[in-house]
Amino acid sequence: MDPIADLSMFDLTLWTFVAIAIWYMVFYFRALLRYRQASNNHGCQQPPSITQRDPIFGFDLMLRLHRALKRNHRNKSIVQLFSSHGLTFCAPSSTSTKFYTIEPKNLQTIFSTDASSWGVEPMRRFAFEPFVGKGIMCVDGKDWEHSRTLIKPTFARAQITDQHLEDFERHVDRLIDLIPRDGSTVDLQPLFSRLALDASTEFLFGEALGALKKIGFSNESSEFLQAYNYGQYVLGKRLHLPKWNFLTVDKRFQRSCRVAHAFVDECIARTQRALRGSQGHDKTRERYVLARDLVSQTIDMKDARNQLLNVFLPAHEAVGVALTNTFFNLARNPRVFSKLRQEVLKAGAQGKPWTFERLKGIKYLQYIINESFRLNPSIGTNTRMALNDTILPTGGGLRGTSPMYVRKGDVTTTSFYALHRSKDVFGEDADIFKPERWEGLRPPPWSFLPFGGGPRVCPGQNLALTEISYALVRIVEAFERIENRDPVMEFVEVYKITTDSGNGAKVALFSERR
Ligand code: HEM
Repeated sequence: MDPIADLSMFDLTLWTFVAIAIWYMVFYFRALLRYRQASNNHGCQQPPSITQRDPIFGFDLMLRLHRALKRNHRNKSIVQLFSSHGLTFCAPSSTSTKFYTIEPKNLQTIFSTDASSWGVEPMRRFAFEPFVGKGIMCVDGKDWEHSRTLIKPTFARAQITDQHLEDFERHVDRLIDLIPRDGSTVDLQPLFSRLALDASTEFLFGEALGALKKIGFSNESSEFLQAYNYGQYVLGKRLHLPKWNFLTVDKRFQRSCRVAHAFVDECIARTQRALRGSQGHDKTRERYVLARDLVSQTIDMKDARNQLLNVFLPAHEAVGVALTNTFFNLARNPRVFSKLRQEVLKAGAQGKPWTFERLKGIKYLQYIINESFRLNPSIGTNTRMALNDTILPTGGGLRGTSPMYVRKGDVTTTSFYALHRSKDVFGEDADIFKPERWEGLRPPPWSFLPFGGGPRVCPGQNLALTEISYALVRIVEAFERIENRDPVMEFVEVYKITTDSGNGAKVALFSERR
């Protein structure tokens, strides 16, 4: 008698399930035992854990944050979690643990001293690669070093400051022309977004998109932008769904990839032609363009395209978002706008052109920018995955001071938004906009990180700060007074790669000069 032949289809399926469940449990308990042993050997303890109804997949927290995102208060929900659990907490599941930490010692470890143990590739590469290829935003290790080395020279401070300001000036002139001078209501958000687009396309591809020049410009009027926005939307979905292409790859996504690639390939070809034509010319007055530097450094044009598309991802929105958030705050604090105007007029009285150093010299301007980045950081959270078993120095145990053992595949999320609202660092009134708090304030290391930190710190930091400072200075020079025109006073967050203002920055600006 053949026992297998006697089994019904139902029995077979049942036994297969039982066998898989037993195999999984053996695997799970062995891994748990190994983890407990390693953790004990290093004196590590778990941090407080959030209460979960689903300990197997840990869906509770995911659902909670997803609901908060839909209601536009994801950052605020994370702050609430930190206030009820302390500076570090976790959400364990049967496969991995998600750590949430804003403990500066842990941030220093993740982003700097043990940065090689933490990466983004396992989370991002599958999602990003079909669209932006292999580049700085989605790789780790040697591939990341390659990307960072390729883009580094263009970003070097000396190259992008005053020379870059001369190019940026034209865009800001256009922006100011588009702001009504008679005090009628204007939403600055779409204007700042176009400014950021023009500046970033000029810096990366050598030619501005002309978003501020074209009347009625919208994302739909540029085929490249339309494709890029759709690609970025799909990329966001791919980050959260299982790694199966059929879930996200549709005809429109494939077409968006083709359009974006063709746009950048054409810009590379144009750069190559220009480079061949300019041999022997004086290069000292040339603008700094990432495409040109990449083409001169590498012969692999697909690599150059990938690097450009990767850098465009963080570059094209962040400055616009930061300026919108700053004006959101200025509109609600017209006293700060007036005080800044006085400081700017004083500093500008010599009539010399604005330079990086002169902008940096206006202390109150720097306080306003810091304060706005503190309260409304353009990038609200940052997530890294452990690439091997490692240890975080603090946050474990009942008192939250023991080290914590982290297994390969565990994930940490840092909320810059929550970090920047620490009452211990920024004072009891940390929730309000008060640029004066920066007078004499030097936040301890790793407690103010609008641009991240360590080897993966934002390479565009100086460029972005110069652009933000210059645009602010020019606007307060041109307008005497600001008025808020938004009936909703609180910041309604829209959470994308950046954290945008859901209600924009609706203001009225008044100028005597018509
Ligand atoms: C207000 C403006 C900006 C803010 C607040 C900002 C913020 C950040 C932050 C927090 C990171 C770190 C992400 C991480 O650790 O994974 C980052 C990375 C990056 N940013 Fe920015 N950024 C800004 C503007 C720019 C601009 C204008 C560019 C380019 C022109 C740029 C290019 C990059 C690149 C390429 C990375 C990846 C660096 C790496 O992984 O090595 N950013 N940015």
